[in-house]
Formats: sequence, structure tokens, C-alpha cells
Amino acid sequence: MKNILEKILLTKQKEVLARKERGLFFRPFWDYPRKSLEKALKTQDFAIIAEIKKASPSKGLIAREFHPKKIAEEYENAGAAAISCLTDEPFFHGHLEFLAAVREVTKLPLLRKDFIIDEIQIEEARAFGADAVLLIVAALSPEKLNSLLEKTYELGLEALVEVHDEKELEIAIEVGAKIIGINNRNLKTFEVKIETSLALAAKVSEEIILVSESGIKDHADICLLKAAGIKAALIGETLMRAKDKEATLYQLLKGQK
Ligand SMILES: O=C(O)c1ccccc1NCC(=O)[C@H](O)[C@H](O)COP(=O)(O)O
Repeated sequence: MKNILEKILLTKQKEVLARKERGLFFRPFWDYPRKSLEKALKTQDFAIIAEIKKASPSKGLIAREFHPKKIAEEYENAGAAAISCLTDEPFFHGHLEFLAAVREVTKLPLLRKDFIIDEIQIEEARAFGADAVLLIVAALSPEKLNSLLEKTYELGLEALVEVHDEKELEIAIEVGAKIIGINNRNLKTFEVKIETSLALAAKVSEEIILVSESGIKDHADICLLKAAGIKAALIGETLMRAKDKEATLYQLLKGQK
């Protein structure tokens, strides 16, 4: 039986083929001045990349009421360092248009969160207003990861290179990733263990910016990450379910209102 990543990648291959047949739609954000994700993550004592995500394979529908522009404004007002926006449609109920909509209302660096397997998706990300893309080591051969990273830089974007274990971490370091995301979610069981981040952080030099991803719920989690030398977290569900996103983000960072 196929695991969720394999299923998602099969749909992506079809999506990419269809996109290539249709050709690229160029949008106003093609020449938009880019914001640096690296700089934004370095500027804060602890940085939060706040995620806009309607649904996910592990949790189903997360947000019935879903207004990407409003959520982006709330995140920016609450002090997020950057915004991650899901664009995958079948599994996360995202859309490329959500990325463009969010770009219209925020000055924060914007990450296209999707399963990128082809250069055309990076061109699309830029055209729809992204400053950075997610590249998942588990979804790519090291050669493809390298060529996608080159394309990313060539287009003036940045990459969050995502790993799940030590082997993937070595590949990310080998290709010269500047920002590495450690995903705490096991893609076979959906189990989330923050210890994944804590264990792998010790193996990474200080020049690389580490982002812990998935399952971060409260200030205690952030304290553990900070103690392990991690400078940033990507948080989706906790913020998406919060009625008062500003208060929740503040509590995550400071522990109290
Ligand atoms: O979230 C899932 O179910 C999922 C399944 C398969 C591949 C990726 C998946 N999630 C993507 C993410 O990495 C998360 O959206 C992100 O790290 C935020 O996680 P959370 O704070 O737990 O919403």
C-alpha cells in the first residue's frame, strides 16, 4: 500500500503535466520585490512561520470558515515572521490563488507550501507572489533537489528544505541548504514527535537556520526548541484553530498574555 507522500506525489505528476500543457500564466507578482525569508527568520529572537491551511490528510477539515487574506492580516498583526500558504488542492484544500490573495495584503516573506517536483512549480510560485518554496528531501532524488534549488535561486527565491531524519538531513546539508525544516510528523503513521527536531538539531552547524515543523502546540514546546538551539517554528493547526490568532501567537512566544 502506498504511503501518503507517494499518493500525493502521483497526483502532483499529473498536475505538473497538465500545467505544462496549459502553459504558465504570468501574473503581476512576477516582478514583485522579494522579501527575504532568511533575513526575517534571523531578525527575531524566535521566529514563527504562520501557516494558512484549510485541511490536511492527517486532520481532515481544520477550518470551516476560511478567508486567507484575513488570516494573513491577523498573522502579520500578531508578529509572525513569515507566512506559509498551502497551495495543494486535493489533499490540503489549498489553491495558488490563495497565495496571490495573501501576497496582496502582506509584506511578510511568503512561502509556497506544496509538493514541488518540477521547475515549473517554482516559476508558478514566483508568478503568484511567493518569496520562498518548500523542497521536501523525501520527495526528490538528490540530483533533482539540487536542480530545483538552483532554479529557486536563479529566480531570486529562497528554499525551505524539509527533512524527516538524519539521512535526509545529510542530503540537505550536502546540497547547501541555508534554511532546513525538520518535520516532526512521520508521514507513514502521522505521529508527531517534537523530539525529532531536538535530536537532529544537534547535528547542524550554526550557520544553517533550523525551522521545526508540525505539532507545535504551546510555549512549552517552543522553550524545548529554543533550548536545542532552534530559532524558528512553522505552525499551522494550532493557529488555524485559534479564534484569537494574535493572542495565541503571543502566548506561543511569551507563554502568557
Ligand atoms: O499535515 C499533514 O497531514 C501532512 C500529511 C502529509 C504530508 C504533509 C503534511 N503536512 C504538511 C506540514 O508539514 C504541516 O502543514 C506543517 O508542518 C504545519 O504542521 P501543523 O502545525 O501540525 O499543522
